[in-house]
Amino acid sequence: MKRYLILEDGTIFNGLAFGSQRESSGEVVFTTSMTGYQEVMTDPSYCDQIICFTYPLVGNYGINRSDYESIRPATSGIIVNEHAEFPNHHEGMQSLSSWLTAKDIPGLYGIDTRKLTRKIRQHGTLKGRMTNSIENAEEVIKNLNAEERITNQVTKVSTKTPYHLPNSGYRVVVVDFGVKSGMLRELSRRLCDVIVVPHNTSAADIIRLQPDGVLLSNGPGDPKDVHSGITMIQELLKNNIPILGICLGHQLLALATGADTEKLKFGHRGSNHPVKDLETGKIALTSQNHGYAVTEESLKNSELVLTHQAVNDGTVEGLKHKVKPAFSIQYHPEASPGPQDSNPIFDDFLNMIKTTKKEGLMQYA
Ligand SMILES: NC(=O)CC[C@H](N)C(=O)O
Repeated sequence: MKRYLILEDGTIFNGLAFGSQRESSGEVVFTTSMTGYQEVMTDPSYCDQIICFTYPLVGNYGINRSDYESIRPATSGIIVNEHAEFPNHHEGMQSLSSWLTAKDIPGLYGIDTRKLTRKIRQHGTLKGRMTNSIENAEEVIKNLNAEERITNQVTKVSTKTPYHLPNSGYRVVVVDFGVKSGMLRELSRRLCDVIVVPHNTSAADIIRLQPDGVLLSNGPGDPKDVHSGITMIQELLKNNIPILGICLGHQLLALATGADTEKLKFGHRGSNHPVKDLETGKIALTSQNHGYAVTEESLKNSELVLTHQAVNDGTVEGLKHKVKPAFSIQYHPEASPGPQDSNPIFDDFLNMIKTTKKEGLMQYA
């Protein structure tokens, strides 16, 4: 069956359908990850986005049990050059195509994904619609141009109720703006007593849980939409609760302390983004998925110090609070998918908790 990608600028890509037959719209973004398609597709930060994989063959090890970052994929659609119909891996349980059908996610294959990627790099991310016919293309283009920006995706992917992953170590409250399970795995691996709470939980309710630290998770959309998160963080900072912000969590920490964010032209998505640690001068290869970034210029209005910077485009990748126990990074230390170079960030967080507890600075402690 034929399938098309119609972009807001009028471009039409002709390809073939796989996965769900449904039509769908979203912001078209590309990822350069060569492996880890299951983690990418189930990362809630891709909510309402159509993901184009630049790697030419996707799906060759199938879909397995262990690579889920969330159980319900939030992506609007998948674009690949070629997908493997007959995957082969000892953990593989089904093909990409049958999984997309089961999860009702439309797929498009057989288009020149390099051409699409070059277009996005030149023009910036574009809105698009995956359709089964081009009869109404003009109307689709008109609608894409008329559509309002998609907002408040965090509310779609965050948990509705709190849940507990009991353990014997530090109590870490994870604010779920669209959390990847990799972050929970890294905390549990370090014996943390994890409580995951909805995105709009108040600081008072979080403090009532007597956390040793708070992790602000990743999540979809524009950080400026997440108003309740920003005020909650300001209260946590007042109470000297140790905070680690990851990706959206990093952007929210910045907004909460007076810095600003902006939308990048086409974002950073992939497993090979070099980041420089400005304290040690070391460069790590990192896993990334973001379309917004904290503006360096705005840091002078905040009490944050720049700690990490992207090697490719110099954008802000890490921040530290001057006086409060809080730091954040724009990339993904849990990887999933991607290199493990930054995994010790979780140990840095636990060390910060240890020091803060020793100093007895937390208000409620
Ligand atoms: N992975 C994330 O947390 C992404 C953060 C934010 N939605 C962005 O696109 O920049």
